[in-house]
Amino acid sequence: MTKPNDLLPEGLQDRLPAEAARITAAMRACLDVLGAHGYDRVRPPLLEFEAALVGRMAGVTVGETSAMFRFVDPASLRTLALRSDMTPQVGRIASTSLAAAPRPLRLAYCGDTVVIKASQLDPAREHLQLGAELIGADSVAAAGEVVMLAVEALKAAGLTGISVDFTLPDLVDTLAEKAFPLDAGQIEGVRRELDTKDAGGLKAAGGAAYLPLLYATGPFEGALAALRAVDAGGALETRLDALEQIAAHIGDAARITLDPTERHGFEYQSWLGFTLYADGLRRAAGRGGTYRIAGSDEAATGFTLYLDRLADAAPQPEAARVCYLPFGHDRSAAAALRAAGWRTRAQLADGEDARALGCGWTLEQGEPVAL
Ligand SMILES: N[C@@H](Cc1c[nH]c[nH+]1)C(=O)O
Repeated sequence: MTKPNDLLPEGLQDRLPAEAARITAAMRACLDVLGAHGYDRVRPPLLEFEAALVGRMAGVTVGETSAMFRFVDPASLRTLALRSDMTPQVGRIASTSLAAAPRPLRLAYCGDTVVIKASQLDPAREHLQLGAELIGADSVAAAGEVVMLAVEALKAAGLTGISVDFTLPDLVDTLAEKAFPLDAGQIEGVRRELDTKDAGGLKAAGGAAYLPLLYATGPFEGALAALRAVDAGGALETRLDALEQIAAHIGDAARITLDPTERHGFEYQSWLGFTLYADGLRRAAGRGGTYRIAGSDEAATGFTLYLDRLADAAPQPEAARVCYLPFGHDRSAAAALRAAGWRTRAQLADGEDARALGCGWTLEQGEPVAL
């Protein structure tokens, strides 16, 4: 019987063995890929000073932190926050403890994050993030490496049909500067209408010049050609050339699409952002892009996978054989079985039903015997 106190708060859930096994298998596979490509793992804490957490991301300021759980630390009397994203923490590490480490600096991470309010599309308030940050570079070469790494990690986790959706997070800011000028007061309205892809609203907001951007979305080649046709006095050229080079680097490793005005979830990314999708997932498997670490203003490129989410579409790892170990069993034989990939469950009390405990074998005279 579930008592009221046994219920979990909205947006939080337990992961039972089958699901936890899928998440763990995906985590190991992804971490192995990042490690193999030279990314060193760091483990920042679950909570830290709120100001430190938000202060490290250009574009994110204190006050915009309503997504984070916050409370006063009885020890320091300062406001602490539970991390809602690990990228700012890695930025902090890079610009403090590892400030003197040679660049480019390649760091990997994996840990839980929470937000107060989930989005309408995703009711979960807790996410297991796993990612990589390449610090000291936001070049085309860095972006190519990071996107390919994300794709390889997703494949290693057993996902198929991977697609990468590129966006240009600071596109409106760039165009508003000169090519399609907007007053400071108009920018937000134009961004909003581009977000909702509302042509009428965009015109009304004073953004008629931005209309072609709405139609430059979809499969990469076509969308890129449509963007190239937007005459912005050369303001877009270097970005589009860069996108083309990154796409060429990915080749046929993933399907590539472009949605130049998508900015949801790209609060701190600069010239490049990307969202990762895979077959069987309704929501994004991950996200990444280029950014600057505020404070140090160092350029960086990285990505984050949402492991708990993507594990929904990851294959169930093959269940190892489980052997029951009766009282007085041969311990070295049991250890040898485990070393060979078996799992064992040892007897704790008289009268146990080994089969009901999930064992298909029992150890007799040092040998597993089928039950
Ligand atoms: N941490 C960001 C993605 C990212 C990683 N590095 C750069 N951007 C997110 O989860 O949205």
